[in-house]
Amino acid sequence: MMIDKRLIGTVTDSKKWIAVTVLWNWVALVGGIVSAVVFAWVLQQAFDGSLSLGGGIFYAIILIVALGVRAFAGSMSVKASYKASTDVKHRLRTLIFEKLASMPLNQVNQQSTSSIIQVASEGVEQLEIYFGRYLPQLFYSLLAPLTLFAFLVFFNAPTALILLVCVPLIPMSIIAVNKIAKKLLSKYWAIYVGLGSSFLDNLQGLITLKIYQDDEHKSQKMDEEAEHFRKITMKVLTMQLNSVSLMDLLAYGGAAVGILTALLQYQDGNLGIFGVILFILLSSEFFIPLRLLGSFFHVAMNGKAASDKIFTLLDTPVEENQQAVKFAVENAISVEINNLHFAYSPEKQAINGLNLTIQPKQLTVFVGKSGCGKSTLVSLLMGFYKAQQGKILFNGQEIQDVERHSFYQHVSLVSHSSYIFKGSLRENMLMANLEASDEQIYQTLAQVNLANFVRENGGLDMPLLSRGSNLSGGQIQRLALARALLHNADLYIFDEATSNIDVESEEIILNFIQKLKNEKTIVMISHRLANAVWADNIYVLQQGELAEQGNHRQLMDKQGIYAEMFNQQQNLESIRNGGNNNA
Ligand SMILES: Nc1ncnc2c1ncn2[C@@H]1O[C@H](COP(=O)(O)OP(=O)(O)OP(=O)(O)O)[C@@H](O)[C@H]1O
Repeated sequence: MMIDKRLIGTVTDSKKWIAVTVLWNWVALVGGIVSAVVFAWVLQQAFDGSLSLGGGIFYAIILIVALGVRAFAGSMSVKASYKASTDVKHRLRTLIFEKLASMPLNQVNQQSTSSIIQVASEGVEQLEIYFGRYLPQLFYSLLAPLTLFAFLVFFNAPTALILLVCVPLIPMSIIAVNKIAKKLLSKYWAIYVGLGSSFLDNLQGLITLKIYQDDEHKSQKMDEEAEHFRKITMKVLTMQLNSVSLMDLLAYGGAAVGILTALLQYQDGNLGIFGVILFILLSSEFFIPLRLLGSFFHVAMNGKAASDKIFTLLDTPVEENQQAVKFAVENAISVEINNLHFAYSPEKQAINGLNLTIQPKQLTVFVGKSGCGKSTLVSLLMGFYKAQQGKILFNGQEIQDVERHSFYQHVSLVSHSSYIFKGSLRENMLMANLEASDEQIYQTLAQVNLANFVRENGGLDMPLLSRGSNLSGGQIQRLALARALLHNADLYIFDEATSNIDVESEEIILNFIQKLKNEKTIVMISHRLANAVWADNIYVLQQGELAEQGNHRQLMDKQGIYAEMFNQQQNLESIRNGGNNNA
């Protein structure tokens, strides 16, 4: 409970520095004992009237040296304690990141972003105190009373023994408080994480809240949550304050009992003036280290509660197939979907027994009414979710049997929410192909009519803001397409890649997709059926099932759902165009 072996084992380098910190603290204690001895000795000589000037100077020099050693050792222990904790943040954050990176995407999807942010930031921060302050202090608090006892027992055994016996009262009080604290702290963390999650959600949706003027209402709800958090924080602080008062009482009470015993021993003639002064000076040293330990204890335990959450994440078994093999792509990718079932919740199937084939080097388009399962199918094809039943075979291989790196080398997605990172345009492009030269990047940018725009705006070093917020919607989508092209995959999936963008960008992207289909396997999802006219094969989905299939001509002849949807959209567009013409 007080020492978490696993936590220490995780940051192995810190063990050495914890030992060094304890050693310097111990040296400081020895310095303190020597100075107390000298001080007591001088006082006794002065009391006896036997202190000479030469002796006084001699003792003063020893006292100064002992105090100097104490101060030096104290500062060295601070440095060593810093070293014990310096690696903790880096190591734990690396482990968290590596764990998330090692998970297949369907598993990463299950993690809560805000909880990870909180655990990896504040949780890890508090663990610094656990390593740098709490653990060295824990070992030193065991060593200090034993050292003092071993020294003082020669002067008066009963007093030394009473002091030693009183020492465990402090850890006993810490253990008792910890019992109450544990429940309270885990409740505190749960409320803290919940508040963080609401905050992140409201921050991300702030513009929507403002538009609907719902910010006031959300702010009230946040106030309520914050008030709840304040209350639990106050409870934690009260508990900490009470336990500090209790420890003060025990520490100074214990020292007082020791001093009283020493005085009684003096009265009985069992102890001289020198011994009494020594006990008066040193008895508090028995308790101070443990008292200090108590003050680090609560922050350390808070960090420990966070570490439990970190280990829960680190212990999540990665659902990756250890026997996964390389993706066998020689020429092109074909996809076979067999009896595929997927449901977000048991009540309703989003994909319901789908059977179909995506031919290599062809353009396959999925269409269907809103909510029919198009995006879910994309997520299943990309491995963001795992099907509950059935198979998706890429060139005969299932996604979970293929090494993830190798899979995403050959399969790429351009969605309506492609992510642009803060950094230069070059950095954003290079993530698709680290070896690409500037010339290659410009070539791909030229394919989507972005090369001139980039040249005019600072070249490949052009700074981009997070989510590409200094670009237009159409430019973001064209950049995302250029990045995907640089990746040179064999199967491209376009999920509403041209929705909500300008007509010119839409034209550029669609023309390019048509050219690309002779070289690559292309899957496209589009709510606009005019985009499906050139497809080699169109699949019409309805409530997660395959309703119709064929090319545009065949489906129009069939006069089914597709033809109805197509005609509806055409009518709408001609009304709109007519409206525009009239205007
Ligand atoms: N994350 C989710 N959790 C629960 N249900 C979901 C989730 N995403 C989608 N669904 C449900 O699954 C079904 C299929 O949704 P999906 O997003 O795949 O449809 P879609 O055809 O892409 O629709 P649209 O054209 O409107 O984007 C819908 O009934 C939808 O309500």
